[in-house]
Amino acid sequence: MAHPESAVIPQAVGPLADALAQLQKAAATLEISDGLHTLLAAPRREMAVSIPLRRDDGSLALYSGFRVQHNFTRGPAKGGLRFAPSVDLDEVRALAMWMTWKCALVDVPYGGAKGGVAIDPREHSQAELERVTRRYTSEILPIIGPEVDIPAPDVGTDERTMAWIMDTYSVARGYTVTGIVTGKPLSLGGSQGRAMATSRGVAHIALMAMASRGIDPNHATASVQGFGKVGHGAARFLAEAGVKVRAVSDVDGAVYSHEGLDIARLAEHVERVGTVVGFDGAEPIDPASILTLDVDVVVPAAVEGVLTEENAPRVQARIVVEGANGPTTEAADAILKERDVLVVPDILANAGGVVVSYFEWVQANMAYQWSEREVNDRLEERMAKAWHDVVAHSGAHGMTYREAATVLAVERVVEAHRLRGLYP
Ligand SMILES: NC(=O)C1=CN([C@@H]2O[C@H](COP(=O)(O)OP(=O)(O)OC[C@H]3O[C@@H](n4cnc5c(N)ncnc54)[C@H](OP(=O)(O)O)[C@@H]3O)[C@@H](O)[C@H]2O)C=CC1
Ligand SMILES: O=C(O)CCC(=O)C(=O)O
Repeated sequence: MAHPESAVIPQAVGPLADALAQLQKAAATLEISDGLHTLLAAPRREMAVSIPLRRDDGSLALYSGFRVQHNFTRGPAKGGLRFAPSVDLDEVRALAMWMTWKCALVDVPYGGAKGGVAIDPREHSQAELERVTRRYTSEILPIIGPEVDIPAPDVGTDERTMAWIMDTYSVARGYTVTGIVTGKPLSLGGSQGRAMATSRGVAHIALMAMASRGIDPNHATASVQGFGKVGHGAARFLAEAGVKVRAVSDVDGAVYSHEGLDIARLAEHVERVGTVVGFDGAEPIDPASILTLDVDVVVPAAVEGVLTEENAPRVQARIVVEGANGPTTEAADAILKERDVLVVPDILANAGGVVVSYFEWVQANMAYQWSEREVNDRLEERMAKAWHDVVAHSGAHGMTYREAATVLAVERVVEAHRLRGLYP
């Protein structure tokens, strides 16, 4: 097969530019061919759909939805579904590519995918969200399946969304297909431990990172951006390990307590009023300061591109653990490296979710349920293995953890291509 003279890489800004730059570095390190680099920079398949919604008041609205399947070489594509107003095709492409590397790094037999609908779930009733989810599922139905592409929750979606997808897909097939999604409710074949798996993994990795820097959790402090599925659990597990979680934020604001927040009470407050703002066990702070507070560990657990050239020079923490996907821009990454701040990359730090999604899929395939203990033990084992792989590669080759993680992951995907005989 003829290779182009140099890799043909799409022009991009934002998260996709960051993802492509990370791939570019790994491709150079691994000396992969320009043809294969070109292939890995492009999604294998993508679908853009229009989703009409009959609103509760009778009016008609139209939303854009996407499903991007970046790679299938190691197995079915896998990745979450995001409902957020900022969703666009390039964001979903970046998130799909990161899923490919994440699945390879923790060695689950999947490629990468991601989906998104450009909608603000906070502006819609449950009935409207159900109609949007079912219509989106019907549109992408030809390209998903338990052996093709398996969605899961991400920002703005949850186990209820997964139940609607499972039902819509199953009705179309004429029988119940539990393996079509992960992150389902337990009573529909979900796995013990999936709901907290991402945050459990984030906390586990954060504690290993602290140990590697000689930081005792009982004398450590942290701040967490985002108090959703990932941020809330990460704050909770860190607090349970003795860390004072001094600040958390959400879209509406941020709260701070020098002595450490009572995460269980804060969660009750959020359950009641829908935001961390107004919590009586803390004082309000500027949400923009959450990543630059005087703490040992910062956990961005909300959206991409929040650590930038502008705020990276002011980060005071010694460790950044990326609960979110893509929170650190390439420019910020270089500044943090220069300043010797340890950045534990997303594809390692937040991989606990997809690891337990894999366990959920395996359980669905076996029609058998593991105990929560079994799930959590296997999760910790996989996270610890991936952590040690990255630390060892970083040490051996003088790379940052992100560089090491990306190289290891891309190398595994390239190896799969080579063994399948597709590319030299
Ligand atoms: N869920 C999962 O299993 C996994 C998720 N991730 C990643 O983790 C991140 C969070 O996902 P998840 O917790 O599931 O999403 P959720 O929708 O459950 O929570 C997102 C949280 O982030 C907050 N948020 C959104 N935008 C901002 C912002 N600009 N500044 C501060 N806070 C903000 C939201 O606030 P509000 O509540 O006010 O809307 C909410 O608290 C994403 O990057 C996702 O891709 C990664 C691996 C797996
Ligand atoms: O659980 C999964 O399949 C994917 C979760 C996800 O979207 C992610 O890790 O970013």
